[in-house]
Amino acid sequence: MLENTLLEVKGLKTYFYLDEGVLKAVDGIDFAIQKGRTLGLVGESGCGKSVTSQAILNIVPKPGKIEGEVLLYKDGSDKPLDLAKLDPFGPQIRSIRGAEIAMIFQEPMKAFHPMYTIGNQIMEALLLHVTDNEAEARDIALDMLGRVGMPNPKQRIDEYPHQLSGGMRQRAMIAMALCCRPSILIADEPTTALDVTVQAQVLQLIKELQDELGMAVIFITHDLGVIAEMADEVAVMYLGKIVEQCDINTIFDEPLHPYTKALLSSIPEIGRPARSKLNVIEGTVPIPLNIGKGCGFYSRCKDAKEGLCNTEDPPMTEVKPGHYVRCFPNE
Ligand SMILES: Nc1ncnc2c1ncn2[C@@H]1O[C@H](COP(=O)(O)OP(=O)(O)OP(=O)(O)O)[C@@H](O)[C@H]1O
Repeated sequence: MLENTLLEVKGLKTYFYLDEGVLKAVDGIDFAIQKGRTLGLVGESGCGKSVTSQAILNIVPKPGKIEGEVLLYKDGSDKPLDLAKLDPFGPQIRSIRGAEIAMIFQEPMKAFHPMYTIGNQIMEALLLHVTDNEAEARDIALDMLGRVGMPNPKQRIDEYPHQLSGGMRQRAMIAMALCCRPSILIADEPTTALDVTVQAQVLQLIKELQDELGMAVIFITHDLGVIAEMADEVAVMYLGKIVEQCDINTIFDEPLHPYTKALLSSIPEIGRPARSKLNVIEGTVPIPLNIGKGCGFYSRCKDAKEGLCNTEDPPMTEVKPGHYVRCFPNE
């Protein structure tokens, strides 16, 4: 295991046991993340990115079941706590959610209760995890709102979520997530709903706060442009599995999995002639319900080999140190 590892996910699965059969949303993934580093988790809608973050926080809704390990190394300890084994409603995991591991997502309205001011809600997190002094909690909340670039924080702190613009709500959610100084931040498409300028500001802000707090970040997105900006390492997900994993430069310079290559060729290029067609990957991610053997990407893969890729599960291979690919080698 690498030094400064904060979180290690081993053989993590999340299956939903539905009347129609078993839906394998996350199907045996492994990764680790170190202090101050950013792992980009990338893939199209339906690949299992959000369920992965739910599984890490042990908040998978019924009828989902988590298997595997989510090992949290608290305060540099070498004795990890397996979050997947904790009672999802017990005090231990509740003391970790929002404190040790915080989350921000695409729609800040989900994070805030419409009936309470944003200040009250940020202070509630602080009073739960950091201090029992209300005045101090308010001071920390105000300070954090200022740090995330909230205009006029002294006024905004007493406003309700609907009184803020989308960008301000996003900043307020980041302030709430970061006020307890988490060691790990899970950012699930946090900028998708924002316009480009605000998006750039929010990304910059996450980076600055990461440098300041030494947080590890798991950045979930379908946008490889954002990944290029934010991530140190990348894990590409398809149908509940990681299909390629490596450092940020390798994914752009030497992508090997046909799915990664297809994702990369779907990025719009600056300077592309106005009428030229963007390469989109044909088809959509199937629903991983009652799936049998074979590669999940088979039906959409340009290089698929019938009789192999649709009948055998491709193994995950370390093709070069630190570069893993789940595909059959080309003879
Ligand atoms: N509560 C649930 N019950 C049943 N199936 C679910 C549930 N949540 C997610 N799924 C299924 O699990 C699979 C993975 O979904 P997930 O939301 O993790 O994908 P995603 O990559 O995050 O996509 P998006 O970017 O659209 O959120 C999908 O097939 C989805 O339909």
